[in-house]
Amino acid sequence: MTLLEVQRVTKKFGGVVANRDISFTFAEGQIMGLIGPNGAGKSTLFNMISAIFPPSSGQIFFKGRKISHLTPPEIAKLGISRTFQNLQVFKNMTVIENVMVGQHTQGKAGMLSAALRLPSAKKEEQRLHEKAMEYLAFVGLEDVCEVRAGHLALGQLRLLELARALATEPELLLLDEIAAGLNHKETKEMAQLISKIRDMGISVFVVEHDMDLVMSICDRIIVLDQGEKIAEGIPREVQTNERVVRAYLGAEIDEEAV
Ligand SMILES: Nc1ncnc2c1ncn2[C@@H]1O[C@H](COP(=O)(O)OP(=O)(O)OP(=O)(O)O)[C@@H](O)[C@H]1O
Repeated sequence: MTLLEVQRVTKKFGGVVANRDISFTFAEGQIMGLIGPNGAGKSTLFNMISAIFPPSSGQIFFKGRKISHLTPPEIAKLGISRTFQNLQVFKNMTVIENVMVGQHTQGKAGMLSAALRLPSAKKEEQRLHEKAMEYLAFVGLEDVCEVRAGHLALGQLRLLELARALATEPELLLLDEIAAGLNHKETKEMAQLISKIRDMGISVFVVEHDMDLVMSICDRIIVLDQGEKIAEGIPREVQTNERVVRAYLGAEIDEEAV
């Protein structure tokens, strides 16, 4: 089944065309990679799918429903969750509190019953706490669940973001450079976790610069360059695609010239 469909999406920021006429479909149960040199438009595409801002033109559908006009909480309720390139954890809150904050879209007790501390709200709190612990155990952070997030190392912070996104029980998980700054061992562990998440039935869309990670875990890959989709296919096809090789070589030459 098609989970996500992006139809001729363009995003302009003033004179900059960050995404130009991008179309693709994303089948359920896959890990899809989104790659491209710096400034190619990857985060812009993620930001539109997660409703941070709307497309300038074109449409986005999730399970056949148009979502390009919705708000981030509405998108989260439909089953799309994401992590951010710049970590968005609350440093003064504990690890488990950070996960529970992210679960608000799943809470079934109303604000009023929570404010009045009714038994239904207490039960709900307990349920969310148990779920949060489950996801912290899944990423390997259960031992630090009561530690303030500000005391965590970068690798642990990335795992916390992942646990928080998972705790909203999404059908589609968007990971924006989840392995940035991780060492080799941590990156390998992250790759294993992402594959496990896919095997649990959650579809995963990853923006990533680490090519080993992308090539080892993705079922399909989309390549952007200067706002345009230049290739799409299985890892082997993309790796040998001439336009892709040229786009990356061009980026390297530009970097060397700086
Ligand atoms: N909010 C914004 N306002 C103005 N321009 C923006 C905005 N967001 C992105 N851009 C521009 O759009 C283009 C694409 O940026 P984007 O961040 O989507 O690329 P990227 O592929 O995610 O890059 P990187 O790999 O460096 O994170 C860039 O030229 C960028 O400067």
